[in-house]
Amino acid sequence: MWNRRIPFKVDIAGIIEIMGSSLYSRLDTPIRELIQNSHDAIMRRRSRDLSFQGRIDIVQDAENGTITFTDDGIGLSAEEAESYLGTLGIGITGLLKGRGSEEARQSVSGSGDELIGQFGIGLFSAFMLADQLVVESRKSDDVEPVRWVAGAGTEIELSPCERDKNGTSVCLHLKKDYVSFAIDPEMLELAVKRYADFLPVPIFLNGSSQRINVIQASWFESGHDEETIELDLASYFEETPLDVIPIKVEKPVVIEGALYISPQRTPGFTDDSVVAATIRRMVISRHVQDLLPSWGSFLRGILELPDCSPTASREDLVRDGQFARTKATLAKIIYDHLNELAEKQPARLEAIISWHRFTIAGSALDEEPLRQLLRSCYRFSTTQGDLTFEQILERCEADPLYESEADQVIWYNADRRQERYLSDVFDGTETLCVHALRSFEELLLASMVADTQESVVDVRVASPSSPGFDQCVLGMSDMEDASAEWSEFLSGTGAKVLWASYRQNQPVMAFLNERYELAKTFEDLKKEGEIPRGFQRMIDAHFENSPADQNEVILNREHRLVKRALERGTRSPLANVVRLLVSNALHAAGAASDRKTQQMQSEDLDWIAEVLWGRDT
Ligand SMILES: Nc1ncnc2c1ncn2[C@@H]1O[C@H](COP(=O)(O)OP(=O)(O)OP(=O)(O)O)[C@@H](O)[C@H]1O
Repeated sequence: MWNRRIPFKVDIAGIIEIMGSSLYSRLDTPIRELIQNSHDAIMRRRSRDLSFQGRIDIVQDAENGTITFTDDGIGLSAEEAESYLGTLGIGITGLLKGRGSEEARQSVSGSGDELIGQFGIGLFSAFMLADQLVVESRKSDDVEPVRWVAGAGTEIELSPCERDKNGTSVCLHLKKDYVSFAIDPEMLELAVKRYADFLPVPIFLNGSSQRINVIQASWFESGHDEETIELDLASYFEETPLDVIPIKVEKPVVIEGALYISPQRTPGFTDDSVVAATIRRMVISRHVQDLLPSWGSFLRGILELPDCSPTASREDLVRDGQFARTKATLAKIIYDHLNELAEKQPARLEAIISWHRFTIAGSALDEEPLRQLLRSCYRFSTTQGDLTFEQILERCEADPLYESEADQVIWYNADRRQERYLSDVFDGTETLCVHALRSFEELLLASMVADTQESVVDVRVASPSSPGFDQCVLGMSDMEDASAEWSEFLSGTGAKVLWASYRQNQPVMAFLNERYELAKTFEDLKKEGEIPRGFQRMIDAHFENSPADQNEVILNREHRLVKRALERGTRSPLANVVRLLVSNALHAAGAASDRKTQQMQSEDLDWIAEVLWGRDT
């Protein structure tokens, strides 16, 4: 039996390798981490001396291949340097934020509220770029300055040093491959701006008297009017907001900053929001996923989220309860804002919604509150002009002569090719027809109808097979399916055949059915496996309750020629004339004619010519 106690070993070089290859996605991460350490040191000093400003200086030395980060923050004693600089996973910042053992926490004093660091690993990231780190620090006049030198995987050297100012310098001796960081000021400036543009501590590069993180971030500060915030957002994001939503809430989570409605029309179904998140003003991510409602892809902005936790790489937020609360709070803020606009500036909201109609109206299919909003500000094109759903409802009283089940009937057409034709048909009536021509509008209309509690509303396709269309809209009577003989004879036209009596002097009326065309297109696409992902759900919903229909034609039994043809039957040459009229009516309405139909037409014509003039010899 033997028993041995061995220290837990950590392969530092291995950890650094993991940091570079798996933890951090960017090579300039160490720059962010070192700025952050300096910031925390300055904040700790500020908490003792409220008037203290502090500054961070970054100096490149091309000759020696170094970059040095200097701050005038709280500094480190020799003991602190020994305990915290070289210990992975522990730092004073973390202890002040309640991490580590009870005993260790007792040894530090102060508040962690304003600090960014917490994991105790950031300093090590410097080894991604450097093979040696030299830290020099002076805590105060009466504490001896300390020098701490470490190479990746070697022992740490601690010694006294000369230093006349309080604060800390961290010098990176860059690896050969990365000396460009010591040579190229632009590269460094870009990295600083990427992460620290909003940091409330000035950062100076190579002794310049101009700070490099100077961004105007009025959205984080109180007391600015909306116009200033709008201008700052415009200059930061390089686009003009259509509307700004300034945000400042304390409960249930703290959120500060601003969202805005972008003029960029994001293609329909992306969920790629462009919201940047900062924690204590350090940029965590410029593209936080899933923070805004899925329908909000046209929203952009920048938010300070001090209650959210960064991941260890500090490149994203942890998806925990606080994140969920933040998300729910933001959704409510956005809705409240839009509802307020609807009340106070309806024209503005209408313009915004019209601009982003594909995203907004498409998303409203799944989002009841959004639909409620759209009822009074999304305009459908109708045969009586562009109208909102509320206005359509007002004008769509059901015809009491024919309707006992519905209080209101909304007719709609989903086929662009029939827009003009149906406008003519409806023109002579009191009734209106909605042209739900955009792919999602038919569903949007239907779901708005389903949301309507106050009255029984029926939404019907403006097509002869819809109940009441023949009588209420077309003014026809006795419409019924054509006989089997005639249906069979006309089957080559691909349309369902009906007949009815109507007074207009038209032998045939044709109605196209977009669903039929759509169904064919989607079937073809499906066979090729090319359905775009976001569309599949919509297509399924579209066809689920409404089986694909056919184009329809109505023969006018009152028309002299049709009447005669029907009397004589399908063997008479007049039947071929009717068949020609049917395919022409379909063609005029916009139906595509295939080779088979064209062949049939030409045979019909030949046969009629032969009957009239005899066979050519
Ligand atoms: N410039 C500095 N001035 C004073 N103390 C510093 C400085 N840089 C580092 N330290 C000390 O070293 C500790 C470890 O730093 P490190 O960057 O590894 O982790 P951290 O900042 O605590 O946490 P994180 O990994 O989340 O950034 C810090 O907690 C702090 O106590």
